[in-house]
Amino acid sequence: MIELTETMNEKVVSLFSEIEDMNHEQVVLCHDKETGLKAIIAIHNTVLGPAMGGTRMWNYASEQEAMTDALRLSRGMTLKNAIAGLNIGGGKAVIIGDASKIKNEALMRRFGKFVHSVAGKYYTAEDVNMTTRDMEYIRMETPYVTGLPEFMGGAGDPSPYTAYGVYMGMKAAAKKAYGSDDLSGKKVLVQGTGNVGTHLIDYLTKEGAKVSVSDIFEDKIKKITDRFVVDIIPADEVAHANVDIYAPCALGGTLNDTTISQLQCDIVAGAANNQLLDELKHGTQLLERGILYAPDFLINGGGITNVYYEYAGNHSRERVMKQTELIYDTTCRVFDLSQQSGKTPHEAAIKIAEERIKSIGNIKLPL
Ligand SMILES: NC(=O)c1ccc[n+]([C@@H]2O[C@H](COP(=O)([O-])OP(=O)(O)OC[C@H]3O[C@@H](n4cnc5c(N)ncnc54)[C@H](O)[C@@H]3O)[C@@H](O)[C@H]2O)c1
Repeated sequence: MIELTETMNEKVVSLFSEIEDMNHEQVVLCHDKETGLKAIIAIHNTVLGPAMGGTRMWNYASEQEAMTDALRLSRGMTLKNAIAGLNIGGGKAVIIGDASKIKNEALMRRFGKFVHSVAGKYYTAEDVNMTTRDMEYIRMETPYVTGLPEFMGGAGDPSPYTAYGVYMGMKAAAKKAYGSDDLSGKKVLVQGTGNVGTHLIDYLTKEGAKVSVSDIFEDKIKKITDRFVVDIIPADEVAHANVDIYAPCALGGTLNDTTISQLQCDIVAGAANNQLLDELKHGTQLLERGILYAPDFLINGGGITNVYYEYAGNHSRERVMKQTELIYDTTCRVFDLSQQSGKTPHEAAIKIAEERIKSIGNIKLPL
């Protein structure tokens, strides 16, 4: 037996305190010397069904950073899946390392074996730096994987569905803020013209919104200006842009101490995960400034809905679109609850998600 030094003991204690704080069920550390695999599978909550959430590969600055990311992202999946009305729980995996250097077939298949080892308690899919090809490799070792290419029975690219949900959430926010969900003539800024941003711009321009865009890559902007009539806003001018609606569709953390005081908009509604750098503090700052915030984990749930029907074995585009459309009603409900309770929309959305988990959990108890 290895004797624990005092510092090792402290680490074990603090590791468990983080898991306890967020109330995770199980966290699996995966290691394989041969392939260089270091991964964490975080299973947050399986009350509604197996934990589902993608695998992210990132060159984390430290193992602690990777752990914190896995824990936060998996909790986020629990809330997202619950409020979307899906019968799945929340989980997420992270692989530590530079995808461009160490990702290969053997590493992905070894990771697939670890996914298999939790025996269906966790289903994976794509996230940052993962492709459908990687999901194919994982599928060689385990059936507990979604986000497969269409020729393998997969549901295909989730981005169009994510964009549709964001569009629905944005319209619900407009209804609350302006009394009408008509976006024609509204000035909307889409930050990040990637997969989701592009589909969102399509919906918005078709409705007659005055769209402006921002991206850090010129080629991405060019792809948009070749297709749509839009204004361009430099990346460092996004926070104080004179717009009605700001749609963050790039990175998380764009709602923070620096940006919130500069915002000119009435509404924030976008696809990026974890937009509020600090959930409570920055959610409250937006509320105090009278800016209506549509919770990210609620309105970006269209993509996971697409993956869910792949897992459930009864995927159809119509079905996913219909379920995604419900984001409109749920967003209205969240704003009403927020107004009645004086809590932020983010807190109100968490309450609705947690209540569903509790009530469905109760009916699962044996009679
Ligand atoms: N793809 C989905 O179905 C889905 C589902 C849920 C949540 N999300 C989240 O939505 C966001 C967008 O996803 P995506 O699939 O479109 O990603 P993507 O990588 O295709 O697009 C992101 C875009 O943001 C740009 N960008 C990065 N930093 C920027 C900055 N500082 N300013 C302006 N632009 C910047 C990138 O150049 C890129 O064009 C991500 O945060 C993602 O986690 C996506």
